Amino acid sequence: MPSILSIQSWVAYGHVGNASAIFPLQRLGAEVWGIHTVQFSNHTGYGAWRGQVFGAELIHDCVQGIEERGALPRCDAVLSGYMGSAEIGAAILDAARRVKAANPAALWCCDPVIGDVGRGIFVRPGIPEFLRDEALPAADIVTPNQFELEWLTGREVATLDDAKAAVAALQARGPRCVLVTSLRLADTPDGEIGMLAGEGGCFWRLATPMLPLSVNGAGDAIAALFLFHRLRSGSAAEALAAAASSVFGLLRRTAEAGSREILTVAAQEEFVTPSRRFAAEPC
Ligand SMILES: Nc1ncnc2c1ncn2[C@@H]1O[C@H](COP(=O)(O)OP(=O)(O)O)[C@@H](O)[C@H]1O
Ligand SMILES: Cc1ncc(COP(=O)(O)O)c(C=O)c1O
Ligand SMILES: [Mg+2]
Repeated sequence: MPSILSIQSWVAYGHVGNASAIFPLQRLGAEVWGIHTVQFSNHTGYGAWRGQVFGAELIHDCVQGIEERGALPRCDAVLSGYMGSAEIGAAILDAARRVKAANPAALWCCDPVIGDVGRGIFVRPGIPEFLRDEALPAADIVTPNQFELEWLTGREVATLDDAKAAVAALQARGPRCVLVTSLRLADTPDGEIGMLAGEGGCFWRLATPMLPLSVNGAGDAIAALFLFHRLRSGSAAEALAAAASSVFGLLRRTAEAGSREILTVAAQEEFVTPSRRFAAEPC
């Protein structure tokens, strides 16, 4: 089972960031070393929240302490997400470099949390630029949504060909493996939501029914699950199918319950045995 260093936000109430990613990974058997970039009362999608963005020094210190335990050679991957400030980016980049120096086979999966269609950019100034200019070239896996893919590449993504070209443009700048979430393309049927994965010159896509809900934290769960299954199987197609199936089950249960927060705990069986399995198709 992998050991994963997960550096992202923490919320006391609800499930985004590490509070969306850590439990599913543990439920699947992974060892997770969680470092929090912020501690907020709740996610920012509510429009109001309390808490603190942590200093980059705290993140740096925690990584150093883990290093001093001699644990970094056993770290299989770094997972990063919501950062809170651009300075924290440098600490995450440093963590990824230290892990890779200790274990050259380790992967950095960077979820470039910038914003969303509709909400626009919801992170502090400097973070999008850091992700584009410094994180991308050093990451192995990136998991943008459609809005983030467009922002990172400066390309409009309206068709499948646009999406593939944008993924290839990202890969040319560093990450070998890309997962695009929440894809709505010209040929996406009404009532469906798509995903696209690219690795090694191949592409796979998958669509699920669109559920009547709008939640936060699904992207953080899917990045964690995609990383876990990519580590386990070595295959982006398998990782796409497994992660999408689990998140669909999680969100279906959430929609049925009419919950504003994803049911990470109540729907935990979906991480192990998804109630409905979707296949990834080459495209
Ligand atoms: N309303 C929905 N219906 C079905 N699936 C959804 C819905 N919202 C999110 N998802 C699933 O969760 C995945 C990640 O959510 P997304 O909103 O893209 O993440 P992010 O919050 O990072 O933008 C999507 O690719 C999709 O598979
Ligand atoms: C604190 C925090 N972390 C992470 C996220 C990212 O959530 P999502 O998975 O929906 O992109 C958000 C989004 O609102 C947030 O407020
Ligand atoms: Mg996201």
